[in-house]
Amino acid sequence: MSEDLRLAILGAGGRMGRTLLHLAGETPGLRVAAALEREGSELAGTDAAGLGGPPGLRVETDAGAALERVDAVIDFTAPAASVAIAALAARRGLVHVIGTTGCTPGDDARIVEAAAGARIVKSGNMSLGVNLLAVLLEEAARALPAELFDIEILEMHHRHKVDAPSGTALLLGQAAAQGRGVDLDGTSVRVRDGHTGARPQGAIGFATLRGGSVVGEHAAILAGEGERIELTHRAEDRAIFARGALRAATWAASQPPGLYSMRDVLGLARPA
Ligand SMILES: NC(=O)C1=CN([C@@H]2O[C@H](COP(=O)(O)OP(=O)(O)OC[C@H]3O[C@@H](n4cnc5c(N)ncnc54)[C@H](OP(=O)(O)O)[C@@H]3O)[C@@H](O)[C@H]2O)C=CC1
Ligand SMILES: O=C(O)C1=N[C@H](C(=O)O)C[C@H](O)C1
Repeated sequence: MSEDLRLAILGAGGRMGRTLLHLAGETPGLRVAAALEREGSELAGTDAAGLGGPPGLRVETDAGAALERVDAVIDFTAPAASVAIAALAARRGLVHVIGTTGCTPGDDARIVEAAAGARIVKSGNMSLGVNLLAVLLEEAARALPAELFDIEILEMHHRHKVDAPSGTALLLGQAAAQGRGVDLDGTSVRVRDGHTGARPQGAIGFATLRGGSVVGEHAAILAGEGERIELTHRAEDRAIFARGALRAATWAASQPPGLYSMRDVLGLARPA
């Protein structure tokens, strides 16, 4: 009989951290072995049961020490924390599932370096629904020429979200750019204000809404003359992201070191 995969949940006190602690405890084959928060957190030393974790497990702040006794880290925190943990995970060949969004190109370059030693799954959205939506959008963008259809990505999230556009919006933008065979950085219009002039042909536009308790809503709009296609996803519960992350940890445990996406995990990757 194989042993349970030992997990560390980083950012254990956060919205996603609490959801993960709860769901990991219900998932066969997984065991929460560490609940981590940042240095100075008022949660340090408290029982993880208060966050939905296993009773008797104390919230820790020394990630280096905790990572000595786990197989995988699940991380929905902040870019600086994810970059630092990726380097630690690389030294020990651990699985590192990164849900954190808002990483800069520099952060991403350091995560790519860490993937030489760690098995990293990183995605702006861990849900099955959004990753399928990205595949559909890629196909739609491939089929509908830029001269005839404009692509806009609209997102709305709760008032606490700190990064924009959302990781999911950027993931969808990448899928649209891939379908069109263009580079997203060269075609994206991430904000509009004032006298912007007419829409450049082929642009992939983004619009961001923030408010209330919205878990996450995304729409990819393909707008042509006289018709419009809208591909929409509405997250109703953070459990969809947590389940995806737990599935990614189990999947990555049997992969060689490298950087993987949720499309790899879910078997949705397009054959090369
Ligand atoms: N990919 C996906 O499917 C999803 C991604 N996300 C992303 O996950 C991230 C977190 O989201 P959410 O849970 O809503 O945010 P929260 O702010 O609720 O939680 C983040 C947690 O991480 C902690 N934290 C910050 N820095 C560190 C550190 N250095 N070490 C340990 N813990 C740390 C925070 O502590 P403190 O409060 O003390 O700073 C907090 O407890 C965001 O980037 C969000 O966009 C969210 C949902 C789904
Ligand atoms: O911060 C959030 O809450 C979410 N963040 C991710 C993103 O940036 O897309 C995923 C999800 O939409 C919730």
